[in-house]
Amino acid sequence: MEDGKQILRAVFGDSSDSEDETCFSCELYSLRRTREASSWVRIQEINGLWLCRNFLSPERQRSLLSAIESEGWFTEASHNQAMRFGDLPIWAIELSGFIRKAVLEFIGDCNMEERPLTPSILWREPLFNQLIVNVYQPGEGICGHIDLLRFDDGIAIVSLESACVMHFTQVDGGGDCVDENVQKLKEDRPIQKVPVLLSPGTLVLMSGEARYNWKHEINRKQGFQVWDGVELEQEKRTSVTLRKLCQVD
Ligand SMILES: O=C(O)CCC(=O)C(=O)O
Ligand SMILES: [Fe+2]
Repeated sequence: MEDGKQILRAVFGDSSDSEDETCFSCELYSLRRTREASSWVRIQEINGLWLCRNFLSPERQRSLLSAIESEGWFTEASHNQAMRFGDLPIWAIELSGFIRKAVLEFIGDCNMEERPLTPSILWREPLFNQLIVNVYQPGEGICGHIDLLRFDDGIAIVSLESACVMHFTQVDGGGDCVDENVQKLKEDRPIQKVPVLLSPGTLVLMSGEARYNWKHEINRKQGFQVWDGVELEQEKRTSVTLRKLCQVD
């Protein structure tokens, strides 16, 4: 485990264990972070599915939302999705760095065999080069899908604003990819359905089986957003998805 800490120190410099650690020079991320507040959860039923709850503090969530707003992508009500390939906005690059750093810190601190990302994903450069921001009004969600195979393994989603339940459904053999945002996978036989609560500021990491053999879906129609027997209150929700395009040689 010391190795992980040493790597972390080498890459990001020394960091204290105090609550007042300041990370990233960028003004978006110059807010102080509370390291203790975030907690990693491995979803037992699904290999390769990890959550980091409170990955972003409320202040950081606000900073991220205002950086997204400043892009001017969602000035019209009809606009609910923005995609970027290649050079990502500075705030998305910073967010990617923050994800890498959080994983490294966790690896350095824990004794677990399983890790949120394999070293080959964690150390690839860039970690991510494709971005989607989705904005959902109450009642709107996303159909069950596996992300397109032109994206590499290791996908991150940061969930903002409204809490929601994302359902994962196991798929026979993984299936082919279809349009990630609109169509359902055909002819697949659900084996198991696992609900996962995404509170605001949660990071989702999907790799391996979670990325290739499970569909993910957010159904925000009445009756589907139930957690602990209580229907969640819905507000506008924003999510940031980060992925890496597969290399074409
Ligand atoms: O909004 C979300 O949390 C999920 C987004 C997603 O799955 C995607 O863009 O592929
Ligand atoms: Fe997806």
